[in-house]
Amino acid sequence: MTIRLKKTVVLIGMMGAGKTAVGRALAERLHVPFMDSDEEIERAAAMSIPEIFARDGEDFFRARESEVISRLITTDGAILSTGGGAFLQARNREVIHEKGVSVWLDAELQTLWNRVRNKTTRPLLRTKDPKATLTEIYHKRVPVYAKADLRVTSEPRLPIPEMAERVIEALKTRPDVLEVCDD
Ligand SMILES: Nc1ncnc2c1ncn2[C@@H]1O[C@H](COP(=O)(O)OP(=O)(O)O)[C@@H](O)[C@H]1O
Ligand SMILES: O=C(O)C1=C[C@@H](OP(=O)(O)O)[C@@H](O)[C@H](O)C1
Ligand SMILES: [Mg+2]
Repeated sequence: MTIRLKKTVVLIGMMGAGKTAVGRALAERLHVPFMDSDEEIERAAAMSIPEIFARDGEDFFRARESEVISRLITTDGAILSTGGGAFLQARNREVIHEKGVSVWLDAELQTLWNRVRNKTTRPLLRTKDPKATLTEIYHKRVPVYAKADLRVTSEPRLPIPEMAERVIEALKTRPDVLEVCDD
C-alpha cells in the first residue's frame, strides 16, 4: 500500500503536544520532507528561540514565524510542524487553510506539563509559576486550535510512531489530502 500526500500537513497545538516529534516520525513514515517552523527560524537567525525572544522580543519572533510559514507552506506534500503560537494569528491560519491541511495535536494539560516542565527551551514559560502560565495559555488557545481541519488526541503513553499512525488515520478521511494506492 502506497500513501501519497497531495497537500502539506500542518501540525498545530500546544507546546509539548508532540508537533515536532510526531511530525518528524510522520514524514519518515510517509517518505516526505519534514519542516519545523521553529527550527527554520533558528537556522535563519543562527540563534535559539530563547535567544531571539530575549534579544528581539516576541513580536519580532511572530513576524519571522509568519514569514517562514508562508514560505514553507508552498512546499507540496510535506509535513510542517509549527510552534504553539503560530495558529493564533489569523493571517497564519488563512495561509495554512488555503494551501495545506491543519491537524491539531491535542493533549491533556497534565501531559503537556510533564513534557515541558524540565525544559528551558520555551521562553513563554519562564515565569514565576510556569504551570499556571501553561494552564492560562492552554485555556486561551483551545478555542482557536479547534478551528483546525482535523483533531488527533494524544494519550499520555502512546508512543510517537503510533501518534503518527493516528494522524494518518485522520488524514484518510480527507481524500483531497491523502491518496491511498493498493500496489
Ligand atoms: N507521544 C509521545 N510520547 C512520548 N513522548 C512524547 C510524545 N510526543 C512528544 N513527546 C516528547 O515530548 C517532548 C515535547 O515534544 P515536541 O515534539 O517538542 O512538542 P512540540 O513541538 O509540540 O512542542 C519531547 O521531548 C518529545 O520527545
Ligand atoms: O506556544 C508558543 O507560543 C511557542 C511554542 C514553541 O514551539 P513548540 O510548540 O514547538 O514548543 C516556540 O514556537 C516558542 O517558544 C513559542
Ligand atoms: Mg516543536
